Amino acid sequence: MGSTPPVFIGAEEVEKHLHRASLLLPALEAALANFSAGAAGGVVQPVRTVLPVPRHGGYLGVMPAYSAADDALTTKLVTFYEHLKDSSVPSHQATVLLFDPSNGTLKAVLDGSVITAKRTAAVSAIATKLLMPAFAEVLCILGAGVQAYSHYDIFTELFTFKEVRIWNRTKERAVKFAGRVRGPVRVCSSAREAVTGADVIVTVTMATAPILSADWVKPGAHINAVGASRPDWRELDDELMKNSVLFVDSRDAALTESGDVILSGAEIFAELGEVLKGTKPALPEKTTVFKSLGMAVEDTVAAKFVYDAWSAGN
Ligand SMILES: NC(=O)C1=CN([C@@H]2O[C@H](COP(=O)(O)OP(=O)(O)OC[C@H]3O[C@@H](n4cnc5c(N)ncnc54)[C@H](OP(=O)(O)O)[C@@H]3O)[C@@H](O)[C@H]2O)C=CC1
Ligand SMILES: O=C([O-])C1=[NH+]CCC1
Repeated sequence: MGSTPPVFIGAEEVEKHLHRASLLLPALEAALANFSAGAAGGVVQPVRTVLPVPRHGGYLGVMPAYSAADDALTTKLVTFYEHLKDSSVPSHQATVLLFDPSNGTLKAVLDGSVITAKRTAAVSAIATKLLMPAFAEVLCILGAGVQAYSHYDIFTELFTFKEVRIWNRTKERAVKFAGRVRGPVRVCSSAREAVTGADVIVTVTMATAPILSADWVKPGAHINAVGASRPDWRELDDELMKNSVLFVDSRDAALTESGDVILSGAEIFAELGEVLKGTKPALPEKTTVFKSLGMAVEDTVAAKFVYDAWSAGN
């Protein structure tokens, strides 16, 4: 009688089964390509609903997706808050619900924060592999929060940079970052100092106005623009957006949610999935921007990966 109740897979268990974000690379590459293949790719994913909570400066994102290739059905619920007074509360919190796609039964409730940190960094790594210049020696990270750590981990695992630099609005957190990660990191006093001469740049801030200016960027550099996920928020200035070749995860999402894309009027060259499919070129010799907003199907394949690994061990 009755169905089996859903399992709960908390952050520690997710971390245990997803100790390296790079474990997700094959599934994410396939999901991005399937998404960009339209109906034939079998990814069903609307642009997420983002519900503002104006009284508290917060947002609730609802992110459902089904992937036919994985036969996986999930929805992520993610909250993100600006200016939280209690610094012990993370700015982003997430939960992923995983369903049995054959009958709609809820099978698992997974912590979504570790998944969000790792799948986002893995997607930036996929973009970087395709779009960075042939000789990339200097990595620059702007921001020192959760995403800065997950990006550092996978970028230093997959690529060989001679130098890693960080800049953060609050310098102490950049110093803390440099002390906590495995390898040497140069803490910079300004974004300009960090960016000058860098081959690969990652912007992972909650900025709402540009923190990265075209003037500072080395021609041919690749930028992963990960923050600024609201239509009136910015990380990159107009000149950089307009004078770079612009790649996005989802055209529809970029034109709905990205202040950097909407307000600059920059033209989108391709979705990352189109490059993975080979229907659009990567152009690594140009200055490139990958505008990442985060897609539900990334959470779907990540949650399935964790659930399958968890099931195999239980
Ligand atoms: N594209 C995607 O798939 C995803 C994107 N994101 C986005 O990535 C960004 C980083 O997320 P996360 O690391 O979890 O956030 P955290 O809260 O952990 O870190 C936020 C960082 O942004 C900095 N910051 C905040 N306000 C400003 C500002 N006005 N100017 C410059 N820096 C600022 C903070 O600096 P300080 O130490 O001074 O406070 C801190 O370094 C966010 O914009 C988030 O929405 C997150 C998940 C997925
Ligand atoms: O994809 C995601 O989870 C998010 N993108 C921006 C805020 C959270």
